[in-house]
Amino acid sequence: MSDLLPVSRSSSSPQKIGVLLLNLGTPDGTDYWSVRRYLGEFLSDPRVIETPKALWWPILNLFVLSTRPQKSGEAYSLIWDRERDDSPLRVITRAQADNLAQRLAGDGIMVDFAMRYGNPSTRSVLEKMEAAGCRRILLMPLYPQYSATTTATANDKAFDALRRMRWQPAVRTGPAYFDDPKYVEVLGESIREGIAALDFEPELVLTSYHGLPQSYVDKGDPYERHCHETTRLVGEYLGWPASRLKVTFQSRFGPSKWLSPATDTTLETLPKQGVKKVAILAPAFHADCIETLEEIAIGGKESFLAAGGENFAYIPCLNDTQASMDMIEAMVRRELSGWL
Ligand SMILES: C=CC1=C(C)c2cc3[nH]c(cc4nc(cc5[nH]c(cc1n2)c(C)c5CCC(=O)O)C(CCC(=O)O)=C4C)c(C)c3C=C
Ligand SMILES: [Fe+2]
Ligand SMILES: [Fe+2]
Repeated sequence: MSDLLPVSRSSSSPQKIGVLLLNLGTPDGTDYWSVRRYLGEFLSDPRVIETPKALWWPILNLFVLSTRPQKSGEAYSLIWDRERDDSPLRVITRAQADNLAQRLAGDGIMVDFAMRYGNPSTRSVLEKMEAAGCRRILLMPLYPQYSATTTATANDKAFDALRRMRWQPAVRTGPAYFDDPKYVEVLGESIREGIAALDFEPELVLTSYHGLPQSYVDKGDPYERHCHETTRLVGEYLGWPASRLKVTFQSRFGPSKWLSPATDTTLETLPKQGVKKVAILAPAFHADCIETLEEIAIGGKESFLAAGGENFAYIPCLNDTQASMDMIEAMVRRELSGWL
């Protein structure tokens, strides 16, 4: 217990509420070592890779981390925000936190963001909030669909930091919002507006969710069900027939069976089935990132067109648009009820 943090502020300082937006994480640069550091932390998380450590550690260190950082670094280079020299995921998450901070400033609420892997670390931001006098903290993982590999591990990391505090603040965690009517509405409107701006009419709209090993779902992770429910509700909101929207899963990693159908093989097969005009969005991500900007908007487009597709459009994530921030603000205010 001797390594508990000292209480760093006087007990008479005014009580504050902190709201901490949590996202996955991203490398600090596109070079081999930056990406290796980030992937090393990410892929050592037993919530993400459930293979027993004795088996996984040599595979990770001898094979994955010797080749993947180079390949991923090249992919990050294609989407890197050169103006800010930063990763889009961090730029957008910071913009969401700044925007929310302005909206909540009148209520004396401190808003910040942190990452599960990499920087800014969850621990450093929680310590900053604690030092600023936050006695109540709301953790908001920005994942619409719950998964142990994302939501739960983001909260775990926060509780690891809280474990080190002598005087812990009161803590709440925000729920997944895959079926929140406001999320469904904002997502539905983003599809409507995305399509209205196109010079073609998509025959099919793909909702491409980040994938997960099938075995995680078999053991009880509700993620797949949440994904299907989001797409069903959005279709209902838009008043579309179910056949106009299709659920797919992207970003397969490793040799095990992942959720299907896969986004990449679907995009390669659709033109042969006569579907040549598609729009695609990625509702599992509240902020655009390598998985949407490189894998879908660049790679997915290339493979669809190479397979005989004619028109392809990527509809961006909700990011920090006004509608998205209205929704985040509403969710946060709801979760703060009784504290405000
Ligand atoms: C077993 C591996 C992985 C699981 C399970 C997984 C689940 C999962 N991930 C997200 C969201 C994001 N993943 C991102 C990147 C990313 N994901 C994996 C692997 C698994 N993800 C890897 C190896 C990577 C790194 C990129 C690469 O090398 O290809 C990101 C983007 C980060 C960025 O910097 O832009 C996000 C966001 C969800 C929602 C999810 C399960 C539901
Ligand atoms: Fe991922
Ligand atoms: Fe990917």
